[in-house]
Amino acid sequence: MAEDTLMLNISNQECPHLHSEKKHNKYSSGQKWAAKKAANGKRKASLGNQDYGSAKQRKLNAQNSTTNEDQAASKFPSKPKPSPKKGQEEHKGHDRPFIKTSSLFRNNPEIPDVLSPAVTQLKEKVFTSNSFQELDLHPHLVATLNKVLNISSMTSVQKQTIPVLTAGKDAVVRSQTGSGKTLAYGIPVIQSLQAVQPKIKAKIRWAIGSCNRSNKRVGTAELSHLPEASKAVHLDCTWCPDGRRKEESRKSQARTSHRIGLDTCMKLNLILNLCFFCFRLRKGINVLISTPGRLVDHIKNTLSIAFSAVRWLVLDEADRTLDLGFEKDLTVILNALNAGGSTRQTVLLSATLTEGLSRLTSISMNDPVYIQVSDESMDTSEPSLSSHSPPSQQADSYAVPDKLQQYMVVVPSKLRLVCLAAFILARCKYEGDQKLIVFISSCEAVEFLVTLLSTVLCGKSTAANKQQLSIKFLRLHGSMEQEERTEVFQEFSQSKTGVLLCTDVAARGLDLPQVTWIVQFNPPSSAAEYVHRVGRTARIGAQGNSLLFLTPSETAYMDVLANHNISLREMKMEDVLSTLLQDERFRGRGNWDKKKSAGAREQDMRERATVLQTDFENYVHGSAESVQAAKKALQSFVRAYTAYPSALKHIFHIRHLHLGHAAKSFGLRDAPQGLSSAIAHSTAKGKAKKKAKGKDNKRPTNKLTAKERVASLIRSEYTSGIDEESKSKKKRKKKTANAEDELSEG
Ligand SMILES: Nc1ncnc2c1ncn2[C@@H]1O[C@H](COP(=O)(O)OP(=O)(O)OP(=O)(O)O)[C@@H](O)[C@H]1O
Repeated sequence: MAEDTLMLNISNQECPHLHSEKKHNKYSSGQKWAAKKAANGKRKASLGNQDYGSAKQRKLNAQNSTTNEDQAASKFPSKPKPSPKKGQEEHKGHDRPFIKTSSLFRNNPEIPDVLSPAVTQLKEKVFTSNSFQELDLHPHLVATLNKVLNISSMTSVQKQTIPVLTAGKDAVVRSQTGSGKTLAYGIPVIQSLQAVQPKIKAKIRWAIGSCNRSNKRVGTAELSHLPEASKAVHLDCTWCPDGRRKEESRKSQARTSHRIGLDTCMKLNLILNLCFFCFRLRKGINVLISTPGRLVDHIKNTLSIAFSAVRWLVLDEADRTLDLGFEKDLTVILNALNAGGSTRQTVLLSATLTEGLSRLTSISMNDPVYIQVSDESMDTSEPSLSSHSPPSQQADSYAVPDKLQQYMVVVPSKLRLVCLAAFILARCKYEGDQKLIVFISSCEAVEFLVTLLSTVLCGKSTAANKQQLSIKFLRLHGSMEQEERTEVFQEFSQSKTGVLLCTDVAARGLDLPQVTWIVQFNPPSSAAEYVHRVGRTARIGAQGNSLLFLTPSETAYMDVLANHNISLREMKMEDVLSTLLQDERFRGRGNWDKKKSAGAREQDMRERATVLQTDFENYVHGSAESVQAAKKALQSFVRAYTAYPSALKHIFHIRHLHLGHAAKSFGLRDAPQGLSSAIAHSTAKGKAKKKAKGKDNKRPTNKLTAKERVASLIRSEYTSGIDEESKSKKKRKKKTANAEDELSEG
């Protein structure tokens, strides 16, 4: 079987000393993993026959399930193991159907002790005691903020940024997620539009998003008296599947009415998160919102766009723009603006700006003021002063919201699915009124998991209680049509509870109210992305929680976060799974007396986890379509795993993945055979490429580096999709699709 040939994982018998390392104060999960890997190399051969993969083994497991679970219990040294006799006493009956999947807790890599390094987390004070009246703003603007938006006190970033921008200066602004950066530039932009002479007559309605602080949705507020001015056009809402429609969409933006909708592709929050209006590009607009790619397309193809009157250029999520390789597009935009000859103000913003942006600031800005809402502002009544030089201290430290509780859980691959399900049940069934966002690495996996989780968790009832559980599962990813994405965004915004499974398309800029938990089922590709993902909760001073899933081989990721002063507390996997003890729908064969001993409790929990996993597997293997969907999801997960940047390859390497176990986390009983050979092939190819690269330092131009691969994966979530595909790209895509089809059939 696939997992026999690709037994690259570690066994729990290895490195027994790891548990004893608890005494060491210094965090060393990465070193532990390296030690395990070395030991693993020696033991690979002996591991080949062990796991659940073969049919014969599964049959044996089924026949000897109690014995196997006893053996498994001994592999959790931290938990007391019931003596066989006692266990038999407590195991009162066999009134439930026989459980086929009995290997869930066997042959998993040992969970290392993870000691989070002591770091001083950077904090920012969200609110100041100052009101907007204290600034030199138009009285209408202040009145609207107070009465319509119910906003009176300024946030720290607003207090520091608004005076700088209204004084006509450029600014680079870094402040934590959900701290009100949008109004920090939105208010000065509107103030300057109000001053435009002759006055713009068009009556504009602004639809305003939520205001978390007052816990009140403002809805579609009429602020027509506010900016007697601003027309806004938002480009890049559309993801068109073919070139013809792309062409039409571009034309329609230039010539015909254009509906402005809420965007899920890039940050557009408050100030322009807002509008649904019809405008004609050619008739003139006041505010244009666009992704770089789409704007470049218009610059090249829509001759009527004139940049001479542009007064403001705002680059929100500026660091992302560069990460995704939009630098070339930005150069085109800046050249177009400079050719227009206008004097303009430029603002760069993000929660994770780093010094790497200095090139962008030097080409696009004029003596900018650097604003960083730092820790110091927490101790003094005055926020730290803005300066004209980039902040060098704390440059690598990212601030996260003060009221955000960050957790991580270490879960072996095989148990990931049941663990996620148990966590969702705990929040949505037993706690209630919880709103979760779950980040997943690929569109296919999102699609698959939404169906799987909603069917299995909500579709089952007990004989005693026929009522089915109702949890609202929603999905959001870059392969969805924009209209559908907007609907999902609005539905999730308005609902009090539910689970949104999404890709990184929802990682930045989205201001979704009352989200209580952020779950990162797949770790993000950088600490900055971690910060943006968790930033979808605990916004504007609210409480929030986050949970990061790591496998035992990935625990060195904690070091990566610690390098940016981010520290997480551990949540024990057993505590997550223990929710299942409350859910009678997943009761196992035994009638365990939970009150008697911890061992009986654990045995009961394991049986229930096994029943739940069996339900997942039965659903998946119930039809050819669902097997196919599971395989596609697994493939896309593996593909995303290969796209981690090289700096993280020591943590996320395909070699560390046990494909049989990974398959189990998609409800598959075995890894598709073609998958392992394809990966072995690509690893061998990678090695050969590296060798060749060593000889001849030139990289083949049509091949992507890991960094480029991750950028292109994420960019596909963000871009307009308007760019014409090159022939070679199309050919490559076709080739990949064919290879994947072969794999799915394997
Ligand atoms: N002064 C204020 N008082 C109360 N609420 C505010 C204030 N300013 C902004 N808000 C609200 O705070 C929320 C977050 O604001 P915003 O989206 O601008 O944050 P952000 O800093 O841009 O976050 P991110 O970096 O995640 O995009 C919004 O719902 C907005 O309505």
